[in-house]
Order: sequence, then C-alpha cells, then structure tokens
Amino acid sequence: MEKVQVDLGKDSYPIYIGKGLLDNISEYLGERDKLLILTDKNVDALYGDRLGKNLGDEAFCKYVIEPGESSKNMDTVIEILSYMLKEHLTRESKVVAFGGGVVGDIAGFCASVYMRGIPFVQVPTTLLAQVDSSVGGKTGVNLSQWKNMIGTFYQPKAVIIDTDVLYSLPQREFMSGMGEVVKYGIIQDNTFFNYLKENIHKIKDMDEAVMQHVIRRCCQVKGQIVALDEKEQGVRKILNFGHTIGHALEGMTQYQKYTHGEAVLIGMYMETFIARRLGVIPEDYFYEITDFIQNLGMDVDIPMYDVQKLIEIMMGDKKNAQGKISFILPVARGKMKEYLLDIHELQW
Ligand SMILES: NC(=O)c1ccc[n+]([C@@H]2O[C@H](COP(=O)([O-])OP(=O)(O)OC[C@H]3O[C@@H](n4cnc5c(N)ncnc54)[C@H](O)[C@@H]3O)[C@@H](O)[C@H]2O)c1
Ligand SMILES: O=C(O)C(=O)C[C@@H](O)[C@H](O)[C@H](O)COP(=O)(O)O
Ligand SMILES: [Zn+2]
Repeated sequence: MEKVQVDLGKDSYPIYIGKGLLDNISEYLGERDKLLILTDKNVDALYGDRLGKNLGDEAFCKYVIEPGESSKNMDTVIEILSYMLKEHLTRESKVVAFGGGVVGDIAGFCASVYMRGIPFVQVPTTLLAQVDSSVGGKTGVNLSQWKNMIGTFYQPKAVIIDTDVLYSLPQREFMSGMGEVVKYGIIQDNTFFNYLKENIHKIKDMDEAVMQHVIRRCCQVKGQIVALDEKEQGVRKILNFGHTIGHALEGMTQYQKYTHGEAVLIGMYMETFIARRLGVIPEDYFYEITDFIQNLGMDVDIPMYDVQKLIEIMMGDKKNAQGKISFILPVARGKMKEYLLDIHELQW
C-alpha cells in the first residue's frame, strides 16, 4: 500500500493506494458513530456484498442511486438528504462515496450541506475517480446543461483506492479515465506525458505496476496543485484544461453522448487547436498532443452545426471573466496559460 498526503493544514488527508484495500476498509475509515454508504446500482451489484461483509457488525446504512450522469442533479440530492435525516445521521456519522465520479461528487455535496457539514470519505471505483475526482474536494451537481453549476469545496477525510476494482470496468469507462490521466501529463509533468506515450500498450493492457504508478502520479500532481490553491483562485485552473469545451459538449448532448473523460479528450484536442490558432504553442508540441489523443482511439470530430450551441453553453462557464470565455491552453511542455477569448475570436 502507498500513501500520498494532501497538505491542507487542518484539512489535510491521506490517499491510500493499493491492491485489495476493500478487504480491510474498516482500518482506513477513521472514527464514526454510523456510516452511510452511497453507491450506484452497478457498483453495488459488483462490490456491495463484499463491502458490507468487510464492515462486519458496524452500524451502516446504504443508499443506491441509478448509475450515470443523469443522476447528478438536485432531485437526487434531496432524496439522499431526506434519507440521511430518516436514518438519524449525525455530525459524528460519516458518508462513504463508493463509486465513480458521479457518486463521489453527489456524496461529497450531500455531506457538505447536511447539518452544515458532516465528514465523508472517498472510495473511488473508476479510473477517472481514482486519478482525479476523489481528490481535491470539488463536489456538486449539474443544473440543466451547465455542469457542476451547484457545488461546494469540501475535502474528504481520506481517499481509499483499491486498484483491484478497475478490472471490472467496461473498456469505454477505462478509456474515459485516460482522458484525465493524459491531462495530468500535459498540464504539468512532461516526464509523465512521455511515460504515458512509452507505456501506452501496457496501460491499455492494464498492467498492474504501470497502473499503480499512473494512479499515484496523478494523485501526487493533483494533491500538490490543490494544496497550493484549494479554491481555484489561480494555479488550480490548469486542471480545467479541455473542460471549457468538454463540459459544453456534455451539456449540449444532455449528458447522453459522451462520458466526462471522452468529452475532456475532445476538449483538449480542440483547445490545443485554439492554442495553435493563437500561435502560442510550438508546432511540434501541437502535433505531439493531438497525435497522442487520436492514437488513443478517440473520435475527435464534432458536427460543425453544433458550434453555435457549444459557444452559447460556454458563455455560462464558471471560469469566465470580463464577459469572455476562459480557456486553459498549453503553451510549452508542462506549461499552461489562461486566455480569455470573446465569441468572435472563436468563429473562424
Ligand atoms: N470533483 C472533481 O474534481 C471531478 C473531477 C473529474 C470528474 N468529475 C466528475 O466525475 C463524473 C464522471 O465520473 P466517472 O467517469 O467515474 O463516471 P461514473 O461515476 O458515472 O461511472 C462510470 C460508470 O462506471 C460504473 N462503475 C463504477 N465503478 C465500476 C467498477 N469498478 N466496475 C464496473 N463498473 C463500474 C458506474 O456504475 C457507471 O456506470 C462526472 O460527473 C464529472 O463531472 C469530478
Ligand atoms: O479538481 C479540479 O479543480 C478540476 O478541475 C478537475 C476536473 O477534472 C473536474 O472535471 C472538475 O469538476 C471541473 O471543474 P468545475 O469547477 O468546472 O466543475
Ligand atoms: Zn474533469
């Protein structure tokens, strides 16, 4: 088992990464009078009994949501908060987010607003959640076409990553997680980007040692960025590379066409084109990024007729300022810069 620490003063927490951690989960959960396991139907069917068995005689209750992005809204939040009240959860209880990023974002949000905040722990089960969404304390839900429009910054008490659960992931979900993994290579750590390129076959085969390294490195990079800028006033914005277009694509298609990671891959591809159009990225690096995304097998074409709609949604992005759309663009290997662009600069 490896441990990565997120340094946030009194809100610091450990990320445990290893094989089979689910079997000793009680050891990592910390103090509580009662647990609420929040999960989705797929994860519950695969791992619910195992988790329950490993909790032994502990007092716990469980709430199971429908899988997928369409659950990520205020209706689900109200249902969960009502259940928490019915189950008499207190400020000494703990919420366990047991699932992918959807479960994690909803569980963290519910924990952050119930009784003005009760502790929660992340037990991420998708690659995307293990490398990104379980770390950093962004919680929330979507409002209509606008992603994560309602939310809080609320850190978990711990993140417990059992790498064994990745082997039941559908191939599409695994590649979706690779979207955020590639992001970490581009935004800060060019050595890691080279590692990804060199090991792409082993990654696609889900080689255990390689995946352990990939997960640890992403958690380290994200943990360091979050420690520097918890509330996204500055450097944390680089984690949004690919997300201005990515989030708009998800919303424009009612969360039905792309997974989050797929939308981020397309977003990074298109935003790298914007960097080239602005003349801010070296030509060879432009090809390195775009070739790698294509080689992952991503279909990066979107129909031209959707561009106006895309821009309309991007106009509502949280990162925008001065009436302009914010883009985080690659300007050199491992170096990003924010550009505020108006609509006319995007129509060419
Ligand atoms: N808070 C953050 O910092 C942050 C960062 C990145 C993404 N996100 C959010 O995360 C969400 C995407 O997360 P996701 O990609 O994990 O999607 P998800 O939670 O919808 O999970 C994807 C699918 O995999 C299934 N699944 C989960 N674990 C499994 C396992 N071990 N084996 C088999 N199937 C399994 C789920 O039931 C679901 O059908 C988006 O809403 C995105 O906005 C948040
Ligand atoms: O943790 C962050 O900060 C991120 O930006 C991580 C992103 O991968 C994630 O998708 C995040 O939810 C996007 O930011 P948001 O503020 O637009 O929700
Ligand atoms: Zn993301």
